[in-house]
Amino acid sequence: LLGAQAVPRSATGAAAVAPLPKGPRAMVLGDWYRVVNVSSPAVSPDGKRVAMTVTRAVESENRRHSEVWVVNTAGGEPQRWTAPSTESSTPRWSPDGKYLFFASTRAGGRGNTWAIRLDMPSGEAVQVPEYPTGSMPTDGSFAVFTDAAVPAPQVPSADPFNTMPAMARPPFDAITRPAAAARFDGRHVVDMNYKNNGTGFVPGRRVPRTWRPQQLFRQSVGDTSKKQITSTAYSHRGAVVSPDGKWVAFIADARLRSDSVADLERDSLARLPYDKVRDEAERNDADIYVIDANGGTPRKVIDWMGAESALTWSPDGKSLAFIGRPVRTKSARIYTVSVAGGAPRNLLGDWQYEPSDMDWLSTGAIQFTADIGGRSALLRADLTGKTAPKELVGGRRQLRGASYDAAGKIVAYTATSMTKPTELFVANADGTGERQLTSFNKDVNADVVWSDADRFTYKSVGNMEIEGWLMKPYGYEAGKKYPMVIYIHGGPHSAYGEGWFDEFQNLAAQGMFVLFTNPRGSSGYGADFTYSTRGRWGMEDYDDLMKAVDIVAARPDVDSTRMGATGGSYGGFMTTWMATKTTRFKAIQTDRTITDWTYWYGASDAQGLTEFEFYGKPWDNQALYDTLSPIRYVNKVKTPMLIVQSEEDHRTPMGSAEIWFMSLKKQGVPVELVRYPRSNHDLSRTGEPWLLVDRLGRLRQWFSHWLIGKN
Ligand SMILES: CSCC[C@H](NC=O)C(=O)N[C@@H](C)C(=O)N[C@@H](CO)C(=O)O
Repeated sequence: LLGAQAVPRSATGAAAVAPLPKGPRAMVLGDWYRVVNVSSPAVSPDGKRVAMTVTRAVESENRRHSEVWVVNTAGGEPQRWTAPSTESSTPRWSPDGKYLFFASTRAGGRGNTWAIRLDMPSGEAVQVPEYPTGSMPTDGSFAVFTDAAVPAPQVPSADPFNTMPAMARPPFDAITRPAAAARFDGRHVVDMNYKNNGTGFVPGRRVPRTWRPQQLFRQSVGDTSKKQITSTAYSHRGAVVSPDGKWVAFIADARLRSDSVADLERDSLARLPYDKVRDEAERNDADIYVIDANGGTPRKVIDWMGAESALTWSPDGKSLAFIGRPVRTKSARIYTVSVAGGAPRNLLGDWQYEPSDMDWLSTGAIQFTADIGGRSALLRADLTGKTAPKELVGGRRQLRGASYDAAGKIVAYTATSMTKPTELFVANADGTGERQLTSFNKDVNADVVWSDADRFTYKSVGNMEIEGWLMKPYGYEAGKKYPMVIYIHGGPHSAYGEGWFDEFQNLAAQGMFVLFTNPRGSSGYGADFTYSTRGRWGMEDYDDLMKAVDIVAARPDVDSTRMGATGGSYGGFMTTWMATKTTRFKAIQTDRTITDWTYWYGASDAQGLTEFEFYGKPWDNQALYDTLSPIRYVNKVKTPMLIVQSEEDHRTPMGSAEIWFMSLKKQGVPVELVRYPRSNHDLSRTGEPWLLVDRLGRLRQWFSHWLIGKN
């Protein structure tokens, strides 16, 4: 992963790790490596234990490491259940209590599903091919899952280009060929989706285009044979078996058209110029069906406009619940419908917020988690849909990954708040009796004084209410003035909130206020709020941000002559936009930035974003793409800027940063460009630990230099 000469190493080969001072004290960069993350909780069927993924940084080796840990719901020390020498994550218990399955890439097996035996513990992880993965009925006797029934077409082994690097081989539809296979190691591209932010460059197809519809299969526990129960030209998605094992519900094309017809129609529609009537019309791409669990002819349960997901059976097998979104710009709702058919019932009415996930418990209750602005909560829906959902577990924090026992009595989830990194919690399913089960971050929490933030709301343009937070600098003393940096999140459909966040703590530790808000366009406040910026990026959303700056700048403890701004992706666009519109900031940092929307459209892997947000492709709406591009106004920039960009960022590629850097250089505006190798759009979240921490260090240095006058 890393060039051996590129990094300082000790005689043993591992990089030296400096000891950190004892606290209480401000966060130093080295503390980043100490923070442990807990995710994917899974409650055992009997409710006695919770398994979870525990992820730490291994500083000396510049990598992250994940293990599966288990803790008793009654309390006690959590225990590591998987080997420290391999990566293991996302545990799940078998319904019969015999296995704890988990994902692992360990050698010597097939696929990445491994298990620990609970009835006869052996210390070694095993693979259990006779135990199927998929949706199971209540008795756990078999599983239903989807898979392609036909193998992927193979390139003939005699193909003369097989010895070339995958990206260099001539794709199937290509007209040109290498002069000599051994002498070309470039990239030959004929398809649109040839690069992807996560996976990098994607080799072209070398066989004719074929479709492999996802079929339903079933496999009994104790048997390795898989029975195919459908054979169709359309795909089955989100398949779930009824509690009595007799039926399978699934989501498929609304007219059961073959995958090829649906894809080709989508492709040809995508080539047409933007058309308000056609492109804004409600669509019905998918519907819900049921089929006998042994096969047969499916029956459509409902004809419902919009997109259905998270299909779930009621415990009595008479109804189905799903999360449905009528159109992209309308909020997702939870619906129930009789398996016999009829009109679905909207359980959330016009409640402002949107469900993230959903469980129909064996007690009959439907529970879900939802973002409520910057916090998140566990809620119970009113099955009649007449009253708003009831909040069971909430407060100023973020909850994720609710998991229940078979009886629906116990719920486990992870939670984080502004000054507390993630830990595991358990409560009764009705939200009472909450207990914290892990304290993985006890030591770092004892050493570091994490800064807290005050929440506030304010009215912005059009009387829209905006939520924001102001984090106090480390060592805050009343009567003193401090610099302030505003953080702007990306998306724009994402949100900041009530969780511990390394970036905010990093700057607060340097003695700065950190301001963060969720301007219009953010997620977590309902679809009307999320899509209110469509075609208007940089307009009212900019006002929302600057109004927060006004409010904070008026405080006696904020030095309005020492303010900075930073943000990534859409937030990177917004920081360069700000630089063209105001000189109120003494320094700006722009991260994974976008400065020219037409360039971005051609270079990014996510054109769908602006095709929707800017009402068409650049040539459909060139004036909008141009007017919203900061590069058009770069001659107005006076503010010193630090540009951080990843070499392998296919979401917001390097060109935007390069032109911004060159434009500021040519105008004599102080600017630095830091380019991170082996990194993609997610450097600041999942990047190599040393590079991620290096970036945090540079943000500290940049703002300390310009706002505090020290480095
Ligand atoms: C239909 S494409 C969706 C693209 C996605 N938008 C999400 O809201 C996205 O990647 N947008 C980037 C321009 C962006 O701002 N990304 C954010 C959120 O992931 C970031 O912080 O990197």
